[in-house]
Amino acid sequence: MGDSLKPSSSGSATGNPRNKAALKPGCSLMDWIRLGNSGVDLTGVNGVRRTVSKKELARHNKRNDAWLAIRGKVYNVTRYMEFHPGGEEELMRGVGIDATKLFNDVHAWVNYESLLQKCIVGSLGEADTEGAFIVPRTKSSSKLSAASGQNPAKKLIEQTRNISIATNAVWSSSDWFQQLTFICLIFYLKATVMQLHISLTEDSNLILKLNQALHNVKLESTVRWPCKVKLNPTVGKVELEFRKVESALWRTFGVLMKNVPSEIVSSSWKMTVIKSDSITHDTKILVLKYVDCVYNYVPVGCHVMFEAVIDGKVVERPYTPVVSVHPEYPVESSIECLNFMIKSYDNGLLSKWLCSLPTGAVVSVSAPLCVFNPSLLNGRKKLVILAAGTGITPMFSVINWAVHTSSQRLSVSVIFFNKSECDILWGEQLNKLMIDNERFKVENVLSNGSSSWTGKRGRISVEIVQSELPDRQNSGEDNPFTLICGPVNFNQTAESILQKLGYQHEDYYCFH
Ligand code: HEM
Repeated sequence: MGDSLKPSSSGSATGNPRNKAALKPGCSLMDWIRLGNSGVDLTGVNGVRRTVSKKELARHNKRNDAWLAIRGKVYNVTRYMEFHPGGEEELMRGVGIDATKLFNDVHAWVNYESLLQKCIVGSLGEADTEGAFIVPRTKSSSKLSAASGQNPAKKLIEQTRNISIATNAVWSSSDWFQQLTFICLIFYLKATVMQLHISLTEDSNLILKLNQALHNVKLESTVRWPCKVKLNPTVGKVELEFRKVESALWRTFGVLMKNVPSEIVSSSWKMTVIKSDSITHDTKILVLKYVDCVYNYVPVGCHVMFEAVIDGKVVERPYTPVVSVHPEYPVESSIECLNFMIKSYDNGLLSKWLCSLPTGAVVSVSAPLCVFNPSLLNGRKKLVILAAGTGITPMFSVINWAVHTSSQRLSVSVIFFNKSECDILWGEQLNKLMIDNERFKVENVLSNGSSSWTGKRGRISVEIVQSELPDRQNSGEDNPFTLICGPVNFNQTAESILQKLGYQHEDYYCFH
């Protein structure tokens, strides 16, 4: 997503149109972010954090005085009411109470911490919150394990020991094992991985955030950064492998600290530009690397916010990190880096600034924000993507997931709208994917193609969309799902075409 796009707030977490709320103009996600940055006190307590008892929380249960608690933190959601995509009535269900379970039942993947970062009143003071801190188990097993990667010739000793299992922990089980040169921590979560943050401090403190639950492991000894991250989000398995600074067997993995304060994880990080390459006349690929030892998993279709002070103004914009969709066109894949496709718009303060950054420059990037969930595609056989210009950027991770990772064997058809040949982003890569993968297809449509352009011409229309998306009632076995992303007018036209063709809200999702 680039700064030509003005996000508003349609789109549904579950695809269930009954749950969708029509938000008033001026109440989009971007409007909310703007309000948060305007300096207005959203906490209602002048930003002075305090401990809130359950009794006090219960008193703030009105629409014009609404507090709720999630995972031990109390938020003032009074101002968020009209911005909540699920509507005021729904949000009111969680007001005045510890809403952790309710929130998780509805949309555990929503990054409430980023959205409500300016609304924190304090922490919930009573011990009976539903947080997920860890109680180390007294019983532990130690056994020889046949994990991969060991060299029997070296007779390396390996130990496996259960770290801990707490009743409310975010993981259902966890293991660790080691060889002389590395240590591996494995977590089996109870749910799809939607959030994974890792940071390593100089004094060997490993901060882990797994689906909103925070853990702090004081490692037995020093390790190198970066670690290796193996992630199977749908199965809920997270594997972290750290190289030891000194070859030695550790007595234990370290100590698991309890009651980790959530302030320990920042909501934005500094990243350095390590590469800035032009890919078209006005678009660059920017490779950014975290300054500190930090890793943030960005789930499919999720974005981050860039923040910068330009000409004395604070500017924020969402950008979706891009991934390569064909192995012949690799992008930087180190866990320390994120790749962004930035188009420089004439009137785009931030995009122009980002495109002008030299290597070594530092930018501020937020934690990933997720409003799209690939589970919307469950049960579908075909994915149709309608993208215009930089609207293709959030689609790369979706295409990569749908074609290479998902077990659903979806067929994917992209209709990609641009002005002229030179505007087609990663056109060669998409074409190569089409040649190599029979389940993937891309059609480029140009509004102002050169005289030698032999492909389709025009703008988004019923006829063009119909070439991939028949009337809903004739779609038969295909059961297609559509993703839309482009400038505001494009999105509106695409949605109205889909509705004309008989598609319902649960049949499409619009990235704004
Ligand atoms: C605790 C009480 C809450 C309830 C009962 C609730 C309920 C809902 C419902 C029913 C939806 C619509 C789902 C759909 O379209 O399928 C929704 C969407 C949403 N809610 Fe909440 N919500 C709650 C709290 C929150 C909070 C605290 C936040 C964050 C600050 C939040 C952020 C969102 C977002 C971003 C969406 C849109 C998700 C998407 O499009 O995928 N909600 N909520």
